[in-house]
This record gives sequence, structure tokens and C-alpha cells, in this order.
Amino acid sequence: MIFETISTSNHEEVVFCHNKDAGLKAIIAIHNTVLGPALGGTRMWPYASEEEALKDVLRLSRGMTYKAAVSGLNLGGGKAVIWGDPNKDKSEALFRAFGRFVNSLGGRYITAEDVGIDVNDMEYVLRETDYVTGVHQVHGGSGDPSPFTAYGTLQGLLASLQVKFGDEDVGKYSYAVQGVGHVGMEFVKLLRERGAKVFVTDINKAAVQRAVDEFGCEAVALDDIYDVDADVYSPTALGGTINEQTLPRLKCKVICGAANNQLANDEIGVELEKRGMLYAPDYAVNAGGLMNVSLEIDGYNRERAMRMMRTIYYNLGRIFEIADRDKIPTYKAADRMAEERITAIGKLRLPHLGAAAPRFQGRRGN
Ligand SMILES: NC(=O)C1=CN([C@@H]2O[C@H](COP(=O)(O)OP(=O)(O)OC[C@H]3O[C@@H](n4cnc5c(N)ncnc54)[C@H](O)[C@@H]3O)[C@@H](O)[C@H]2O)C=CC1
Ligand SMILES: O=C(O)CCC(=O)C(=O)O
Repeated sequence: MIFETISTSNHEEVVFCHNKDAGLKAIIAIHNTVLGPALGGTRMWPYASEEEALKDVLRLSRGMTYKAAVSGLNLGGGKAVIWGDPNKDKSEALFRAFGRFVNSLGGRYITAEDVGIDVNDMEYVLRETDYVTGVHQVHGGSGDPSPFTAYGTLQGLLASLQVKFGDEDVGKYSYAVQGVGHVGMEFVKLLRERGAKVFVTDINKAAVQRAVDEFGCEAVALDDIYDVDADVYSPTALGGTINEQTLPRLKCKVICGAANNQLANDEIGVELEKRGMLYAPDYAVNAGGLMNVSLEIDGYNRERAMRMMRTIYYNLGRIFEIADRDKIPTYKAADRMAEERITAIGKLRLPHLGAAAPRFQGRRGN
């Protein structure tokens, strides 16, 4: 059953990590390393079952392959999940045990933050392996990638507004933002700074209150976010929120947010197209964090990172052009762009085997 699943999703390697003393149950999935080592964050979540955790890590790691490819990065796709409650189960031992597993892969997989994980957790991982990014600036790292992901999402939004409305006046439009965590809070701040009307929701009531008090957003109940009459829906929490149940409720003209795996399935992408809703493919929009942490490999440079964020605008423009040219939905255009690059470069290079391990210039003892 597991081999069948892995073979259907075309993964290279899936590692089940277990350490009883540390209470670690984690899965690292390496989807594809044709373009380079697999870089992708670690998610900590109280999954209902092992199947759910496996399904999540497989989808997320595949998405990373496409994200790196479409963004022009020399990176493959991988991701990890730790099965646990981020509010209760974190410890130094847990993250160090996890770090050892990451290290054992010799640089084929490089980790970073995702949902439920912050820069302090990566501090422990760094004690066990160099193959971690998004580490504190004191170590020569780039810190929390979320503000970059949010800024990159803004670039994707500008490209989307341009295509849909013919202008890039963020403040003229209204937004329904689902999830005000690390990325979402930064994103609503950027929207409000530009004068936009912003509706927010989150399961974390304190986060919603902060978005209201500090940034002047309007709170809506969790499920009501799908019914809000806003121009743009921004999924910035977990994946799969655009599905058969929510689609008929959405009134927006543009979908542009930072969450990974927003579409429940490909048919939803086709349906969005039919309904004239512009879908900005998630992995192209939310690549800012990946771009930012990837710069740690050669020596982090913030100015370079900010310049890279702008490429998201052009990547989205290219995706929309392909969709228009080939008369295909935007999700498919993004997939096509990514797959063409992997195929072309794959003909030139063999899969990354760890021989040319990432360097991590300028960090710690380097
Ligand atoms: N942190 C980063 O740089 C990147 C994050 N992403 C994606 O962006 C999304 C958000 O990531 P982060 O902000 O880092 O995570 P986070 O854990 O800081 O924030 C997620 C927020 O979503 C909320 N949430 C969970 N389920 C919800 C629901 N059903 N309805 C409303 N709110 C809900 C949580 O309470 C939390 O506040 C995730 O899908 C992640 O994979 C993608 C690229 C990079
Ligand atoms: O931004 C990060 O934490 C690394 C990249 C990543 O995991 C993602 O883009 O989902």
C-alpha cells in the first residue's frame, strides 16, 4: 500500500523517523532531486492518523518540486512532517532527534519552517545538522521566512490584479484572508498599509484579535470566510480549502494566497477557470520563503532576497500567458512550466546524490 502510494506520486524516497525517548514520529519525503537537493520546511501538526500525515507530506513535497522548478531555483522538492501538537509536544530532544534524521540524508534533504514550526525550533535542529535553513541571523541564517513569503505573495497578487482588472492598485480591492499566522499576519499588514479592506479569520482567536486591533482588519467567523463578498480570497492557513463544498460559495474574482495545496483536486482548478475566477497557482505565489532560505546555501544576502521576490511577479505573468496561449487553466500552466524545466534540465544532469553537498557558506564554523 505505501509503495503503491509512493510510486503513484513519483517520490524518490520516504523516510519514517522514530525516536521513542524523544517522542518523535516524523516522515521526510523527498519527491524529486533532478534540479538539486530537496529543500522544504517541516510541518508539525496533530494529524488524526498516520495515513493523514503521510498524505500531507507526499502532497507537500511534490508541491515543493514544482515550486522550486517554476521559480527557477536549483533545488528539488521535499518536505517533512512531525506528528504532534505544536502547543504541547515540542522539546529540545524532539527537534534534535529530528535533526539527526535530516543529517543522515547527507544533504539530499534540507529542512526549514512550515506550519507549527518557528525559528527557535530550527535552533535545535541546527545543533545536529547543517542541512537546515531559516535559522537565526546570529548564525548567519536568514531567520523566519514568513515575511518574505508574505511579500512574495504580494508580488503574485500584483500580477493577478494586473491580469484580472488591468491595474495593480491593491488598496482598491477587498480581501478575505483565511489564516493569520506567521505569513497571514504579515500579509494583512501589507494589504492594510496599501489601504485595502481586509476580512480575516483564524482558529486562533488571539491572532484574529491582533489583526483587528493592530491592523484594522474585520473579523469573520471561521466558516463565513467563504461567503464574504470580497474581490480576492487569500487562503493562508492549511490546504484543500477550495473544494466542491466551498467553490459554489466563493464570490471572489481572484484567488491568491500563501497556503500550500489550495485546490482539493485538479477538477477544482478546471471549474475555477470555467467560472472566470483567476487562480494564482499557490506554489508560484508562495515561493518567497523558499527563495529566501535557499540563499543561505551560498551565504545569505537580504538585498538579493528582496530582488528575488520580484521574480514572483514575472513568474506569475508567464504562467498567465501560458494559460492564455494554450487555453488551459492556470494550475495546469504552472505545472507545465515546472515540468518542462525539470525535463530539460534532467536531460543534462543526473539526480543529486549528495556528492556535491550544499555548502552553507558563512554560517557557524564555515
Ligand atoms: N512560513 C512560510 O514561509 C511559508 C508558508 N507556506 C504555507 O502558508 C500557510 C501558512 O503558513 P504559516 O503562516 O507559516 O503557518 P502558521 O502555523 O504560522 O499559521 C497558520 C495559521 O492558520 C490557522 N489555521 C489553521 N487551520 C485553520 C482553519 N481551518 N481556518 C482558519 N485558520 C486556520 C492557524 O491557527 C494559524 O494561525 C501554510 O499552508 C504553509 O504551508 C508556504 C510557503 C512558505
Ligand atoms: O519557507 C519555508 O519555510 C521553506 C519553503 C517551504 O517549506 C515552503 O515553501 O512551503
